[in-house]
Amino acid sequence: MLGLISTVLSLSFASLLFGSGGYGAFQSGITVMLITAVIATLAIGWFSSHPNIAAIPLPSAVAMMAALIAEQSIAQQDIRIMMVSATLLTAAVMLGIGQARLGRAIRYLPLPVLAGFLAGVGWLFLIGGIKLIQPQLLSVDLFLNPSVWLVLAFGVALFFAQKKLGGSLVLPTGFLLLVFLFNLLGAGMPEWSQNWFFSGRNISFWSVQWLPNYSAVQVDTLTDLPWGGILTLALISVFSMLLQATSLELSLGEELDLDRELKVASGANLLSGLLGGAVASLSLSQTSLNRELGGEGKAPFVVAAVVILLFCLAGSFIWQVLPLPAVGVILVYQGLVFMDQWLIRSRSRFSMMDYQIIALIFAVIILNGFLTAVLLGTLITILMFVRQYSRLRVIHLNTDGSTLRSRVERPLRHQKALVKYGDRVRIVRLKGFLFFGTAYGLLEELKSCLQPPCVFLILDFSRVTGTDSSTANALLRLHQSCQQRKVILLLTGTPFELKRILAASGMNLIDSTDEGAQLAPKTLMQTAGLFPDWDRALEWCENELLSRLPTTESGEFTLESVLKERMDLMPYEVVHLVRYFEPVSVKAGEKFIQQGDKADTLYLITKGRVEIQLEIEEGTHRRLKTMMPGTIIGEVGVYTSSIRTASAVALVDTDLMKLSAKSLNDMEAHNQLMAVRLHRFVVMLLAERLADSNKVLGELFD
Ligand SMILES: Nc1ncnc2c1ncn2[C@@H]1O[C@@H]2COP(=O)(O)O[C@H]2[C@H]1O
Repeated sequence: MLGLISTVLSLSFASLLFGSGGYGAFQSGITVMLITAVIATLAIGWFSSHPNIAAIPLPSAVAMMAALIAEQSIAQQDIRIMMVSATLLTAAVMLGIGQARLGRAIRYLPLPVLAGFLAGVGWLFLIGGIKLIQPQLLSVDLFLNPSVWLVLAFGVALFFAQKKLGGSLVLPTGFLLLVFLFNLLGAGMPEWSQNWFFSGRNISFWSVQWLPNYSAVQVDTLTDLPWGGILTLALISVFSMLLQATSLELSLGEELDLDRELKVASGANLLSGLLGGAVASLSLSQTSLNRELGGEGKAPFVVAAVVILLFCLAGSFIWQVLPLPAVGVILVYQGLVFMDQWLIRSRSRFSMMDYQIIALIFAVIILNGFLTAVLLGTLITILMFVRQYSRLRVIHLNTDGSTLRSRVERPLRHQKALVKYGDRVRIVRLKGFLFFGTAYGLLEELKSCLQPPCVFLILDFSRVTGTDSSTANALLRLHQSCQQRKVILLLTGTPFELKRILAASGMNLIDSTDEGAQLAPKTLMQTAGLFPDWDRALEWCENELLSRLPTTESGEFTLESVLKERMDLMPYEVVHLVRYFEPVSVKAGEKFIQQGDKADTLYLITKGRVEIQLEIEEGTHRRLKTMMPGTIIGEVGVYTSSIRTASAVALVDTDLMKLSAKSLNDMEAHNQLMAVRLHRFVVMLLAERLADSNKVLGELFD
């Protein structure tokens, strides 16, 4: 059955391409089409990644080839050369895509564009079927020719019979019935059937010149071929094959190795191309048929190949009694199947907008031909991509400094001030790919953030995967708006390429990591500041904000003021507490807590700044926190009697009050109230640090 259907289809495809070229051309056309079918059935059936994959000459490639021949008026002798070129080029494209493991890329192609093409393929079949008996389509004869009506009527009848009855018998039985019927009709009404049959010449298979006449090929013939159209044919063939393969995956309920399928199909096409054949690929309908009939293993493919070969050898006796209208009916039927699937039944599967694209491409194929439709399809694909992508959010986080805080542990008074005035700092973290489709929307959204009270805008690029020149242009315009509104723009995690384009476009940039960089607000108002990460930029903004505050909110700290603020101690209690501590001073750059060391003291910072560093590997570390006066460090080691969990380095000359584990025990024994207050203070600090760590984790989990 596989062999019979392949033969009928190959026959109709050959008629479509060579039907108007006289008996000799038709005969060799049929032969190569059948040889293509044999090679594809055996090669793909044998080497496919799934044991039951059947193959035939690819209908969409045949239809496109017919369209190319009609649009470019290719001479009959060059059709074969064009077919070989298209088959070999398709083999090369398949191999290239398979080798580059890009088979899965089919998933990124917009389905409506492909559906439009496949509906168009249906139309080309329908027209091809009619052309077989009425070569001049645009004439009144079309309506007066009874054969045309007969072909259409039988085509529709066959289509509905297949729909109603289903199964694999309808097509071959219908075809045999039609051959019989048209022979009968032809004999009965000779005036109707003048050009239904080929003249009675009998060419044997062995004398058919089925290889193209390579010796007659000249450079001109090759350069004159419509290579743009041939390349399009190759690409559409690959898409159409991959589309069938993904549909097959659905119906088989198993994954196919698409890259391997491409390579196998490439091999089959290389072989059939060298023998003058057409493009072939795995076939959804033939594979489903094989499964319905219970075909297992390689045997069905061998039998099918033998059946096709038999037709190939005995063909010359059969072709003379073969009525062209019967073949035309098969083409009309095939066309209706495609149009039904992609134009009618797809209506419910696609959104209105997608369906309009299908209809548009279909209409352009009818009115203007395949090549225009390909251009339009490419354009629509690009536009759809841009539209889809520009809808993706590129803003990962848009918040202000009252909720997001830098990794600096500040005195309570500063923390309160930042909650109050933090809305002056806007932090926008971007993500994904920034390009012309997203740049404008982003610019508008960012501009709307520049309203008072915003004074600083931090733009973080650390999650951005790529940018283009439109993004740089949008940033230049954003910087202008910032200058007009007196907002300082800080860029963090900026990709090197973006920095380069911005600098080349005339944007002044100051890099905070450069030695001697002047990060004064006045200078930054004219330029933009570059920071390695958003945390450092936010720290700089917080420091700026705090330095602008009245001294009651920002002022200097003394040990007394800190202890009063954090532990609610009266001045005489402070004196009491301080007796348990011992003052120490550390110089800028000194590491006074070493990660991994045994711990026996904790420290209260009274002046200066300390960085807590997590040492990752030999010589490298990450900043966990920067500690300001009024906080305690080294408590983990003391309370758990274990080793230091991180290192502490003084960033500037720093004054500390040291409390040893022994003194803490003394305090617990002799001044319990004081000890309770100290413990409460430490618990509160730890709770704050835990909450901060959760925020960092939230970032990592995201
Ligand atoms: N994630 C963190 N956040 C804030 N402080 C920390 C963090 N990790 C460690 N520290 C401090 O750094 C100190 C290193 O020595 P300890 O482990 O004794 O006590 C530690 C804490 O005081």
